[in-house]
Amino acid sequence: MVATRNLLVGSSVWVEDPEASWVDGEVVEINGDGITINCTSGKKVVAKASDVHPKDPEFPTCGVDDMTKLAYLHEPGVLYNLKCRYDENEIYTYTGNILIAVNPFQRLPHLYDNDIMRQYKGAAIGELSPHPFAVADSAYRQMITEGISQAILVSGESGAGKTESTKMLMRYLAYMGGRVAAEGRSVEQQVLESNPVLEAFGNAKTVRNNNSSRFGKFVEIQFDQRGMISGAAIRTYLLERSRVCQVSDPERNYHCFYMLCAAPQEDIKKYKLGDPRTFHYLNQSNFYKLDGVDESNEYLTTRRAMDVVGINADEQDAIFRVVAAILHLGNVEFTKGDEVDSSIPKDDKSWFHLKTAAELFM
Ligand SMILES: Nc1ncnc2c1ncn2[C@@H]1O[C@H](COP(=O)(O)OP(=O)(O)OP(=O)(O)O)[C@@H](O)[C@H]1O
Repeated sequence: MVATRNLLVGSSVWVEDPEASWVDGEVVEINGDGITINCTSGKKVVAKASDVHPKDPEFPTCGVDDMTKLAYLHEPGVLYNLKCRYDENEIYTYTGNILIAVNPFQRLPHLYDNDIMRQYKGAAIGELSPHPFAVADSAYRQMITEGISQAILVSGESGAGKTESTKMLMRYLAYMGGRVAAEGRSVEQQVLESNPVLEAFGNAKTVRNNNSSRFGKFVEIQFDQRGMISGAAIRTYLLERSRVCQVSDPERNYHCFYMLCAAPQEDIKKYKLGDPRTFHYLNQSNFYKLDGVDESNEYLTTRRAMDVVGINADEQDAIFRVVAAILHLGNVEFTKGDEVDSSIPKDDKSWFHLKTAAELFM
């Protein structure tokens, strides 16, 4: 507000625009509360002083890596900085010790390889480009030097990239706290392999995100005095349970249902499954296949991840029996029974699914 009062003819400014959110321009006339601006888009607009924000004429073309360096920390300034960086393939930006990630919607493996992890080890925040590894490293160092538990909060709207960013943070912490000589199922492997398991049962395709987590989670990684991972716990919150029975087009139910329908023949027979199109809980939506995802492969990956996490074969079987039984239950249709207020399965098909569900539930 103070800044807008200081506007002069010739000042560079940002003004709200119904299409582009904000456009920049130059003040050409000030008439009381009305400011006339020649926009770089070619438009001439008259706006209220409160809707006009000053623009830094010396703003560097590729933006700044920490928003606290911006001359004006207002909405158009922040958004423009993020856009300039994004155009240069810089998806991470700091605001002090907060890291802002802009979803690149493409794989950027060079940003996350092991060499990069090595570079961030021990580097102070701000020394290297903004990165989730730097945030994880800073939390790890503070835990070691101060002996106090640290928390990293990851927030954003659906599809913003929270799950991917969290995986990077976990990977880095597992790298720092992992034992080089660990054999078999180390805790850090278990920490990392918990992700595919949680995603199989708690993620689904929504309109905004093909791999949307339909639950919240608190991941706790414990370290010993030497900074080595000694244990881990994951608490999940508020799974969207309604999705199991009701799916709207073009979304999908939880990934585990489609994976199980693509399991090896032996499992398909055991669970009496088949084409996902034949199950009511899946065929309410016409969307079955995710681009670039091979469900049978996902099933095997999930099984392997369950092994690593420590879910034994019997427990895995019990879990998948429940998943299959749910699909069968969804296919049971009812009709009126002979007794008052009673109902019975409608036909042989419904009886089959009901009996199969009962067998699977044991
Ligand atoms: N850093 C990244 N590199 C490459 N792709 C990314 C990155 N972050 C996000 N994505 C892409 O965007 C998709 C959505 O991201 P993600 O699942 O992390 O969002 P989210 O914030 O966890 O969403 P939700 O709240 O719906 O679970 C990912 O499946 C991936 O395709």
